Amino acid sequence: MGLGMLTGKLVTFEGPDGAGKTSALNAIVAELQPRLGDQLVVTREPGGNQISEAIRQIILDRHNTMMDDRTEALLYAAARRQHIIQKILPALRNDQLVLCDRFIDSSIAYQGAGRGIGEQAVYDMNQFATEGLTPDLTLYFDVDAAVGLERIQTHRQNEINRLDVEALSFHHRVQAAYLQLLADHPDRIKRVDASQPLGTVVQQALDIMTKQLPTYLRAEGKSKR
Ligand SMILES: Nc1ncnc2c1ncn2[C@@H]1O[C@H](COP(=O)(O)OP(=O)(O)OP(=O)(O)O)[C@@H](O)[C@H]1O
Ligand SMILES: Cc1cn([C@H]2C[C@H](O)[C@@H](COP(=O)(O)O)O2)c(=O)[nH]c1=O
Repeated sequence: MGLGMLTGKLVTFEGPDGAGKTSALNAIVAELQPRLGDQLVVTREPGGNQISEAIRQIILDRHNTMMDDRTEALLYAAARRQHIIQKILPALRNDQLVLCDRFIDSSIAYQGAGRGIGEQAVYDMNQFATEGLTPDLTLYFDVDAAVGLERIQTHRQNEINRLDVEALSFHHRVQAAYLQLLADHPDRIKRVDASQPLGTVVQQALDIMTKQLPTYLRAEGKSKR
């Protein structure tokens, strides 16, 4: 069976809360959209379609204090499955470049390490959801967990979700797991120094993408490979 012929590319944006992934992604889209047009697909997890966005509301609702850790892990995986089926796979079959704000590495870091379920257990459970679909490139926005949380507290008070309000020790476990993933997958995961000013972060991310995906991004003004 398998996933079939995937000619597109999947690039995921990962990092601790407040690392600046979404800000950088928006700037990168503004840069690439004129060149790539419809070939560019921008999405996020949990979310990216109606069902997964509904699951997102449940997971991130700060009133859902009773949620069990494994329920949380399963909900993220369920949202991911629907996202893959409805949006990511069709785009990858259609030769498109998919930029996704968070993916499976978030589950490994947050549920596996942050919640203490275990990275391998969460990875294994997600294989059922993804059927092995792995990003072609992951940008890891590297910033100290405390700095990320401070950015959110200062600028994004209205969007603070159920995971943002976890203890600093939780966010340190998440960060440590990400750094382990970075060490374990040097070919797929590339580090962006997210402690720098946003413009510098965006340029570093674009440079990495251009180097890793030359057929999409190196041609001057051309959208097709
Ligand atoms: N390089 C940067 N330097 C300083 N502040 C930044 C930088 N990048 C983003 N910010 C600010 O930090 C806050 C969090 O940024 P953003 O929402 O992009 O982070 P994120 O990684 O997507 O967070 P989350 O995963 O929690 O959604 C925003 O207020 C944003 O303006
Ligand atoms: C995909 C995914 C996400 N999370 C966490 C990480 C964040 O705290 C929220 C998502 O909010 P954001 O503002 O869109 O970053 O959910 C997680 O714990 N596990 C996951 O698989």
